Amino acid sequence: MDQPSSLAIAPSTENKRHLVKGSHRWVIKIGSALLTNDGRGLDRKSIADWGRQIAALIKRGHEVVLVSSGAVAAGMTRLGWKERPSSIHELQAAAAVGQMGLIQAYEEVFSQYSIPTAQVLLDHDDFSNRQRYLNARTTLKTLVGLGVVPIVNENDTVVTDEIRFGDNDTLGALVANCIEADTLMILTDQMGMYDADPRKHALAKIIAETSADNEKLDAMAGGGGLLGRGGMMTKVKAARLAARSGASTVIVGGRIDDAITKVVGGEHIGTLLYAAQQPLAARKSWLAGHLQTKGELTLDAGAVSVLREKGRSLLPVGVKSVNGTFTKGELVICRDEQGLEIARGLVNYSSEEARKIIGCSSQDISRLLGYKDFDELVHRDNLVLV
Ligand SMILES: Nc1ncnc2c1ncn2[C@@H]1O[C@H](COP(=O)(O)OP(=O)(O)O)[C@@H](O)[C@H]1O
Ligand SMILES: N[C@@H](CCC(=O)OP(=O)(O)O)C(=O)O
Repeated sequence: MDQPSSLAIAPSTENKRHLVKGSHRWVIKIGSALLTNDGRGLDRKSIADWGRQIAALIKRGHEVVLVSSGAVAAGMTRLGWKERPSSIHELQAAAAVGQMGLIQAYEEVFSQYSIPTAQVLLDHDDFSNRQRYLNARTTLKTLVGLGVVPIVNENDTVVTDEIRFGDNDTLGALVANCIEADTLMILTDQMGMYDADPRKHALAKIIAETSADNEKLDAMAGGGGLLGRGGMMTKVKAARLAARSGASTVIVGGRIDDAITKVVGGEHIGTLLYAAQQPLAARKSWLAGHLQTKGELTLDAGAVSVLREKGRSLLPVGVKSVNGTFTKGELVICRDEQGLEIARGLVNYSSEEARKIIGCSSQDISRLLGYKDFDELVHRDNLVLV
């Protein structure tokens, strides 16, 4: 058995709970492992308990979007399957069956408090297509403004392996970016994040708080259990993604008595991964959340420095090579000559066109392509530094 990481995070002398205490807009994510009691069907008693706490928050004027996993696990129980299928079609079928039970369970609980619920199923395209993203944002904000609890899950029945998030931690963070939530609360089956996987290390210690960007977290976060998809690693990544729009993340045990109420009240339970950086503007946060890139540009040292230090646009003259096939408007990664990612952004020219104009002055674009819409290969408004 591996040993817990020796890169211990010193006990926190900071107290950043004021960052989350009393936050107005919350995204609360409930994971499969917790929700299904490690595969024993939907844990209705816990759902009722979380519903009671969320209802009380809404009555006090908070806004809550719930991101709930559990469709596949609930579907497996309904279909009498003992093991998680490996075929994508069977997983999609289980999700379609299970999503019904999941939504019914929440609807039943929230109706006791006269709070309406709404089902929102999202997939990757909803986040990459700017128009659909803005539509999702408006709808979610309208729903929470009306006092409705949107219950979000990945649209498992239509996604394929290549484009699925797989885990709902990432989805929770993208939703937090999308609606500019103040805090992302991730309820899971452990008390919080430990310095090693507590399922494997009896002596692992809980991390009270640190910055989401603390690199030591990477060595401490392991994979998931039998039912959960992502484990702790995807939760750390989700916290970093959420931090880009200024949201802090609390990872906390969903079985702790009144866990949700206590976190909102600023109590020291679970693990706080706070946002240490300035939030990105909404459009840049949307860009940063793009998970699928279509190509890569290698930049010379001069271009790297003007992007990083002066916040300028990327001109063709600073690009040394183009990799991949992309069309105008798609997302590409910009790397330095050592291969380190510097930025990502939406290109103004296709890969075929880009190959013709790189290394050249913007004045030559018309001559080389027969037209010129932009001087920049990637405009600074569409560029986010990594
Ligand atoms: N450092 C860690 N601290 C806590 N849990 C960890 C850690 N590393 C890995 N894990 C595992 O992550 C699991 C929770 O993630 P996961 O199974 O994906 O559940 P969920 O469905 O709640 O997202 C825990 O049960 C635990 O075994
Ligand atoms: N969309 C899937 C959730 C996948 C999943 O289990 O995610 P997670 O709880 O983050 O490990 C479902 O509803 O079954």
